[in-house]
Amino acid sequence: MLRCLRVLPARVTRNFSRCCSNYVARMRFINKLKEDEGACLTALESGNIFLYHTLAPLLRKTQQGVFQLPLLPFKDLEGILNRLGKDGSMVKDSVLITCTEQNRALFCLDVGELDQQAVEKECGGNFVDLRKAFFTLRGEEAPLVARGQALLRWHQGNGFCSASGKPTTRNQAGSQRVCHSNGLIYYPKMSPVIITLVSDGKRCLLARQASFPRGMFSALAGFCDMGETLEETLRREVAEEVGLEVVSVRYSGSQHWPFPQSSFMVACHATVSPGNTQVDVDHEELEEARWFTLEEIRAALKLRTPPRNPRDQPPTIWVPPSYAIAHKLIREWVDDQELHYDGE
Ligand SMILES: NC(=O)C1=CN([C@@H]2O[C@H](COP(=O)(O)OP(=O)(O)OC[C@H]3O[C@@H](n4cnc5c(N)ncnc54)[C@H](OP(=O)(O)O)[C@@H]3O)[C@@H](O)[C@H]2O)C=CC1
Ligand SMILES: [Mg+2]
Repeated sequence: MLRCLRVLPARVTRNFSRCCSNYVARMRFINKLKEDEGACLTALESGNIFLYHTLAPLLRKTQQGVFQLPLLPFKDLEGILNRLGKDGSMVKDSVLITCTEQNRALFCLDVGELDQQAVEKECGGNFVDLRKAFFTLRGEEAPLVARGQALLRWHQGNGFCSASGKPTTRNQAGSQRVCHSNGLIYYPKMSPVIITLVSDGKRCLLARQASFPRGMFSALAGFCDMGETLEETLRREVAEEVGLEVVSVRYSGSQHWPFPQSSFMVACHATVSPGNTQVDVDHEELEEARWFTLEEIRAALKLRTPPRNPRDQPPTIWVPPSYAIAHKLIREWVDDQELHYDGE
């Protein structure tokens, strides 16, 4: 029976009071750029742009061997495009990403119609697949490239109205597309996904899909069905994938996840009662799912990801890297266990 299925707003107010006035001004500025075509164009002309080629972001390696996202001022990019035989005004197709704390707007542009190597040479960098770039960049840049790719992908896939079949046109910021034949407005879309770390009080449940890298286990995840609450999705996915019934839920956090396409991951901790822990894996969805002890999880968290021993038998167990919200759930579970049970 479902004893207490509830979502607690844990840790959500943290850090929000810091720099509030600056934050408010910045958010209002970004909102203005989405609504005011002229203001957005002015912000673009004094802003910075980062590039993609067929959705792969351009990265540059510093002398210290660190990968960075090169930011190109409007005029520099216009010049580069002109030198490559393209009309420099193509820069105006850039899509707004965000603003820096100094209210400098950040945009992105896909130059997939240009010769990749020629752009790389002009810009002093390389276009790198997002899966690699995402795990290579420093913390604050990884979500930016993911957001940029998601927006550019959305524009590339929404050039036509699904009702009229006519072309749609974008606003200057790229925050929406409109079909002028029927007035329909399209906004960038994410698919909501629940991800949950199930615990029986002493152990946590991790699973792997056959497509995961060897040895990697993660928390259970699943897409929300139309009309479901997050709690209903969580309960259904756990029942479907591992045959268990969840009795409590606690919210942890959320994350935009760019793979394979934009998902909005909502992360929760869940518990099953200690008498209801027999796992019954749906092998259509998962290759394996099993309970892990605190010691096993501590050992997995100590490993670099992915570990270097590719052919060890049985495979070394490891968990998703720190950028993945699954990692945060697993760390929080370890912290809770250490706080409540360790040394018993
Ligand atoms: N950030 C993180 O820490 C983690 C992120 N994830 C992400 O969570 C997401 C969901 O996990 P997963 O276990 O695969 O989900 P599910 O368990 O829901 O299974 C995926 C299947 O659901 C169907 N499906 C239903 N709705 C959608 C939709 N909107 N988009 C795509 N497929 C849909 C598809 O089946 P069919 O093809 O038969 O239609 C798909 O193969 C993935 O994007 C994954 O990358 C997962 C683990 C960790
Ligand atoms: Mg799943």
